[in-house]
Amino acid sequence: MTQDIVFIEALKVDTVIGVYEWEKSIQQTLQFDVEMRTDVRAAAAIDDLSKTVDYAVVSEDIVTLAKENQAELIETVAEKVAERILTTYAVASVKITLRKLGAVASTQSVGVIIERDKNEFL
Ligand SMILES: Nc1nc2c(c(=O)[nH]1)N=C([C@H](O)[C@@H](O)CO)CN2
Repeated sequence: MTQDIVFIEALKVDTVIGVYEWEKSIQQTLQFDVEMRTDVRAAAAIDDLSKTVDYAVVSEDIVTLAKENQAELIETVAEKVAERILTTYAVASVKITLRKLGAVASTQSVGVIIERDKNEFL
């Protein structure tokens, strides 16, 4: 399998997220780091964006998904983003680090890290 990665770092999205009642009427900030395993050699060979994964398009997709899905758990959001990426783009596997900023006192962030393969969604 290729070792190439297209990544997105520190993508911030304000959305409704949280388990508790008081969280359902406010916006909080989620921050995504996304690593997408994909072979970039074909794109590099002919210098063509259409032959690779467009990180700008994926970033927009994540923002839309995170705003539309007003989940309780950040795990739910991370899973939905992983599924979207693996079922929509030419990505063999994805690693998502999802941070919820300012959610817990005395921390910078809390969050989850998940890794998923395309095989899981075939
Ligand atoms: N593993 C998780 N733990 C907690 C979550 C979560 O989404 N995943 N969420 C909360 C609350 O919504 C918290 O952010 C508010 O203080 C608590 N634990």
